Amino acid sequence: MKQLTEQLAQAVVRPRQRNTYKGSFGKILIVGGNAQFGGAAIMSASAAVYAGAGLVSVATDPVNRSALHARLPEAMILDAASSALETAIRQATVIVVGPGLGTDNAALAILKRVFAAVEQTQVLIIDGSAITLVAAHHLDYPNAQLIWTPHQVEWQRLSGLALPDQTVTASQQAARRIPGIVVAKSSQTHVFVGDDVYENMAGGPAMATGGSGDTLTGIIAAFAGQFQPLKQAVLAAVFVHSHVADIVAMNSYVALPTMVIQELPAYLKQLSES
Ligand SMILES: NC(=O)C1=CN([C@@H]2O[C@H](COP(=O)(O)OP(=O)(O)OC[C@H]3O[C@@H](n4cnc5c(N)ncnc54)[C@H](OP(=O)(O)O)[C@@H]3O)[C@@H](O)[C@H]2O)[C@@H](O)CC1
Ligand SMILES: Nc1ncnc2c1ncn2[C@@H]1O[C@H](COP(=O)(O)OP(=O)(O)O)[C@@H](O)[C@H]1O
Ligand SMILES: [Mg+2]
Repeated sequence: MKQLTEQLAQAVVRPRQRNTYKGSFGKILIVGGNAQFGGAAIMSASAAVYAGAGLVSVATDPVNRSALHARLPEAMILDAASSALETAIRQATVIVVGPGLGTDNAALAILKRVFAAVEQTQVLIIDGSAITLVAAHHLDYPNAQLIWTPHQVEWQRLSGLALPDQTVTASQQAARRIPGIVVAKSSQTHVFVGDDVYENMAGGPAMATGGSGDTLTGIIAAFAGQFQPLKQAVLAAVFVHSHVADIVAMNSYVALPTMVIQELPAYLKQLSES
């Protein structure tokens, strides 16, 4: 088993080239945020913007429009239930589906449309409610570059492994049956990619707040849109999320998602110059 380190993140997050524009740094689409969980989509989108994504759009319940624009004017917005969803998917390089999506029939319909429209070359990050829906409805895995970000109960739903049975070996075997990269989140997150297992020693209980996982999806999306290869981008994103939370936690009892998001640009600058 390998460790996620700052050196690994340094190798990924490099200074920006001069001859670039917003399209050079990823076109991210976040699909999530129903009427109850709008904050999840806002935190995911905010994390993506603050982690350097060039363009970020959010397909969500229209009830979230004012809140999203007030918090994050950098993001564009569309109604996830409208036909604009397919257009936005076509234009995206990286798609996140699930943060605050919910698990009702409307959410299932949106998820099915995402799975039908996504293409093989696109990165699709499947999180939260979307994982629960895939497991509950036995949905076929879409043909794209998949990244799964389950917490322990979502991993139980997806893998069939009860929490006490989620050993590294058992989770690795289960992850092998699922296409793509699996980021199995916990107080000691493991990333399963091909035959490799990476352990994340960064992070701590100051992160135990609703929205921490939603924030991680935005950072992974931003890194997938900016850095290659995809595997290194994902590993660096998982480390950076937890390490920035550790920095926040040096002076704060809790590392709230919004605090971690605020701290991202300064840490990425430091990382890129080291
Ligand atoms: N501000 C917003 O809009 C927010 C919106 N959010 C969105 O809400 C949606 C649902 O996501 P979810 O994670 O809250 O619900 P679910 O998948 O049912 O899992 C919870 C169940 O599992 C149990 N449990 C046991 N161990 C656990 C563990 N290690 N980690 C986690 N859970 C553990 C736990 O047990 P309990 O703690 O109640 O004893 C409970 O029974 C999703 O789309 C997400 O993005 C959230 O991000 C919050 C902020
Ligand atoms: N005690 C802890 N130690 C380290 N990391 C933690 C701890 N508690 C939560 N986290 C991290 O916070 C995130 C929680 O994700 P998740 O449960 O999906 O949150 P949400 O859905 O509320 O956004 C994961 O990245 C997890 O590793
Ligand atoms: Mg979550």
